[in-house]
Parts: sequence; structure tokens; C-alpha cells
Amino acid sequence: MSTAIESVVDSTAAAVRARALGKRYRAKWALRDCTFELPAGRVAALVGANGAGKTTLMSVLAGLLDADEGSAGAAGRVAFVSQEKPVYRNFSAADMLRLGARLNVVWDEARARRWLARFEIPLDRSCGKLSGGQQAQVAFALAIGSRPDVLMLDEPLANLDPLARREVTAELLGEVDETGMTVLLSTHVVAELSGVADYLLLLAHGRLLAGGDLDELLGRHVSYTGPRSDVPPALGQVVEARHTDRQSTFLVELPEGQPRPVVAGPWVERAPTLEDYVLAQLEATRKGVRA
Ligand SMILES: Nc1ncnc2c1ncn2[C@@H]1O[C@H](COP(=O)(O)OP(=O)(O)OP(=O)(O)O)[C@@H](O)[C@H]1O
Repeated sequence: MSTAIESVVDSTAAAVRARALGKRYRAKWALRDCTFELPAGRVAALVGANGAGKTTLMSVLAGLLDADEGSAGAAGRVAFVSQEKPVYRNFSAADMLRLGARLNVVWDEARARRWLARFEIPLDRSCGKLSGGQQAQVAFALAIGSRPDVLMLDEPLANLDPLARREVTAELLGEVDETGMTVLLSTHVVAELSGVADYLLLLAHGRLLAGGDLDELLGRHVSYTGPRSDVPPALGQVVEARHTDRQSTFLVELPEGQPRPVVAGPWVERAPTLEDYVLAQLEATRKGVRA
């Protein structure tokens, strides 16, 4: 089947696009029938269990892997920071910046240096002598310096301490505001993306389980807690049901196009967080409730 990584510089607002995208390693499909459009200027969280296909998807979108089915494209310049945090051990951060300046058609030295200064990364120490988190910051600075239209980060928070995670996500949002770039980042640290990501791509077993605007997605779901019951107090698809002896909690996807149900006490309803939603979907997938 023919495959194309195309440049999607056209009048539509999609920054990243995949159509029926599939990738297999030998006989095993790691990604299948993946179709989505990520609008420009969004910060999208790519989440899924270990082995769900996140790295494979990003690698195909970045053009590092050829797809076996379908097509994918990204608008403009793409920067991809892989999980391995690619820096040369014998190069200092300053050397890496010089390399960035040579390798990239567009290069914003001030922006890259600002990132390193923000995280207090020494410019003259060889990268091999930096911590894993500091090496990650050098890789981020290089990516930011290349002024990408689409920035893809595979597990950017993995090596960072909790404070650095918060600072990196805040800085990324600042970059998005300033430059209008689109960010796609994979992560297992879903809770820390609250208020950062505004778009979600949820992968399970290589397929896209859910995708779309986060507010819209979460707005269609309600979490109900009340007395022990086999059924929720409102109609809808039960994504997750949890019970203790006395209490039940349901995460329910409300039917489309119908007024929001009014639920009487003792049931208490609340809006699910991104973490509630993702964990419930992953749990349902693991139990085989969903695909
Ligand atoms: N080079 C490879 N050769 C063979 N199989 C691979 C290769 N890379 C990944 N896979 C398989 O493809 C599937 C998807 O892997 P991928 O690394 O994309 O998942 P992931 O969601 O990024 O996982 P994690 O969260 O653990 O990083 C897995 O079943 C994995 O074992």
C-alpha cells in the first residue's frame, strides 16, 4: 500500500494529519487505522499504555519511520525530540547550539540560549557530564531553537524532577503563545498535563481510542458518586464503574445531542479530570471493555 509523508502547508488549519495510518514491525501491527487532524496552535497530549504505539506514531509523523498504510503529514518545520534525548556526549551545550545553527535552515540562537539559561544548564560542560534531566533540556533547547511549526516530544517529562516538569510545561506554553507552534507530546504523567494540554490523542493497542478537543471530550463525561448501585443515575455509556460495599462511582459518557440530565441526591456529580478520563479509558481497554 502506498504511503506518503506529505507537507500539509495548505489553507486548512490542521498542523498534523494522519489518515488510516498503519505501521507494522514484521508481521505485528504497532499502529493501525489511525486517523486524526490536530489543529494548529494546540498542545496535544498523546497518551496510552506501554506499547500502545505512541513512539511509533510520533516517529512516523516525524518522517523517521515509513508507514505501511495510509498517509501522514505535518505543516511546516517539524522538530522531534525522541525519548533518547539525542545529544553528543563529548559536545558541550554550546557545541550543541553551534551544531543546531549549522544543521537548521532556520535557527534562533537567542531562543535556544534563553531555554538553557532558564534551566541553569552550564554551556561549557560536556553533555556526557550532565544529568539525564539536563541532557533533556539541551535537546529541548535545540528543538526550540529550530523554531519548529510542529514540536513533537516523546516523554519530555520522564527525566525531570517535579519542579522541572512544571517549569518545562509552563515554558512550553509560553513558546506556544509566542510562536503559535503546535505541540504533540507523549506522556505517562497525565496529571501534570492538566491546564497544559488542550487536545487529546488516546492510543490503545495501536488504535486511536479517543481524540479531540479536551474540553469537549471531558464536557461529554460526568463522574457520579452515590450509594452502592449496579447502574448509574443517568443514561449514557458507562466508561468505568467502581464499587465499595457502600458506594459506587461511575464515569459516564452522556448521549450526544440531549440535554444534560439532572441527577437528584444522594448522587453527587462532578466533572472528570483529564487523569480520571484517561485512567478510566485505559482500565476499560485493559479489561477488554473497549477495543
Ligand atoms: N523496533 C521495533 N521492532 C519490533 N517491534 C517494535 C519496535 N518498536 C516498537 N515495537 C512494538 O510496537 C508496539 C508499539 O511500541 P511503541 O514503542 O510505539 O509504544 P509506546 O506507546 O511508545 O510505548 P511506551 O509507553 O512503553 O514507550 C509495541 O508492541 C512494541 O513492542
